[in-house]
Amino acid sequence: MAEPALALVQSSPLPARAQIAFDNVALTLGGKAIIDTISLEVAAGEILCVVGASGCGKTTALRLAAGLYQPTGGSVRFEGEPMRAPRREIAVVFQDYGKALLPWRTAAGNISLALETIGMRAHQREARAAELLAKVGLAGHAAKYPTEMSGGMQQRLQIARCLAQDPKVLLMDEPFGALDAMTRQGLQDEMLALVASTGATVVFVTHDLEEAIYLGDRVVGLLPHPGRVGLELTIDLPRPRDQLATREQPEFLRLRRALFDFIKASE
Ligand SMILES: Nc1ncnc2c1ncn2[C@@H]1O[C@H](COP(=O)(O)OP(=O)(O)OP(=O)(O)O)[C@@H](O)[C@H]1O
Repeated sequence: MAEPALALVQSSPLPARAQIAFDNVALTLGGKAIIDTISLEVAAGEILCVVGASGCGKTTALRLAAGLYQPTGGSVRFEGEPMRAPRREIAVVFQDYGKALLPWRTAAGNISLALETIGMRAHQREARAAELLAKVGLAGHAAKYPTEMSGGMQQRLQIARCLAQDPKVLLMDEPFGALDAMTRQGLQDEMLALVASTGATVVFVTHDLEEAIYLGDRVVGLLPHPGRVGLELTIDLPRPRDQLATREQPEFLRLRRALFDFIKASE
């Protein structure tokens, strides 16, 4: 598929707080307007969740943020610089962990490869891989192959592999979508703790409206055909969040209702 040409970059200065900035971004693929027009800023350390009806352009927006697509209009910038290609500071976590991991490498081997890619010397890799596995709750599973692990463990491994590149930003595309409800809630909390300890920025795409509210500092709802921002909610729920207490708060229920109504109206 031909990559659309890089659009002209506007010269206006960005507010200091924007780490990722979509500035009037449009994207046409195969003659079809997929995104038109998105202006959005993500602050360093923020957790921004993106929801929207199926096919509204969530994955496409994430691919634009990752530098995997170039906009056909407007600009996508990272720390003020146009995103011309994927960058090491920005890691992408996919829903399909099975495809993201190398089945012929152990857990440690999968992470080691990522460490090799960033140029870490061989003698340092083993210790760093063990550290990263411990960070995602997989200490003691270093010698296992992905097929010997549960879905939740494989997704943790994918996250550890992304952390190996020491990213400033995690772009997550329905990362827990294939997991059962209990595993999913456990991973939500582990992710929040990890992010709090690393200070990474997160853009998190999900179909699960409650997940978006539970995790986010902000939730953006996209409208379809073409994909554009239709709703922006600030999530003023206290942190650390708690699977029971947070979800029972009247404010959580109010936000859930607002998002539900938005999605229903946009379908
Ligand atoms: N390479 C492409 N060429 C043409 N159209 C595309 C391409 N990639 C995506 N699309 C179309 O763009 C629209 C948005 O797709 P995208 O996958 O971003 O939506 P989504 O919101 O992530 O969907 P879902 O929630 O179902 O995962 C869809 O209509 C899709 O068919």
